[in-house]
Amino acid sequence: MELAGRFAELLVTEGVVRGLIGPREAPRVWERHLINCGVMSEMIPVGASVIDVGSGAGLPGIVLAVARPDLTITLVEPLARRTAFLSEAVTALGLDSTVTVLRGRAEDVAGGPPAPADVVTARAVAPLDRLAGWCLPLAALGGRLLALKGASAEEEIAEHRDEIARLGGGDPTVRLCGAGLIDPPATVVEIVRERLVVAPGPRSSQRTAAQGRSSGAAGGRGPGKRRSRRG
Ligand SMILES: C[S@@+](CC[C@H](N)C(=O)[O-])C[C@H]1O[C@@H](n2cnc3c(N)ncnc32)[C@H](O)[C@@H]1O
Repeated sequence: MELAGRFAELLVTEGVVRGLIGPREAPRVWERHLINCGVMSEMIPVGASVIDVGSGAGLPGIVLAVARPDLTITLVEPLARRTAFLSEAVTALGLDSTVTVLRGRAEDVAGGPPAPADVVTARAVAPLDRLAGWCLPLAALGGRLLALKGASAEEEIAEHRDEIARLGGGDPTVRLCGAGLIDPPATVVEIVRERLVVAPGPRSSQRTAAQGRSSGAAGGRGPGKRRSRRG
């Protein structure tokens, strides 16, 4: 809790000054951000490797690292000013031994380290179809995408179910995290990576492969082709 308090302090000071969270978030940083992210922890197995896509100011990645020192976590974030904050926060909180900050887009880091991960997390990054396209290639077969979503999770699933299946994901499941601790509980969409989707290229040429890994699978560009963006 002491470490979580220090992260909260960083968010409401440097995080606000640098425009990473809005000033109106400061008074509700615990309930709306830290606790809401922290309860995802109950869905992550002991000792798991985790990639947090689109970490922003470290949500949920740094919260999970604070709550769960058993996890190995990579924060993937394309914007430089956000990765600068993340790196500083990781060092300030003494999390360097379990957390790595990687500047890049999720779709560009697929096929190289730190993937494949046991769990890929994302909060407020993209609609489920795009998220599945970016995040499932970062998960090991049998690994999972955990997307923190709002009340419209079921509608999003209905809209994108077919595309998620085409991307190799299992049927998405809505999980409620923190029931009995927070009201309402956090809504997390869980998607297991059931199949490899091989071959980058046009959608019409994509095919699914039997269980097993192949290098550069899943249609991501290699890390060497990262685009840089101002941030
Ligand atoms: C609305 S913010 C959410 C940040 C944080 N997850 C949170 O809940 O506060 C979305 C974040 O996703 C990042 N992002 C956008 N596209 C991305 C991509 N293709 N790969 C990784 N991160 C991405 C943005 O730079 C931004 O930091």
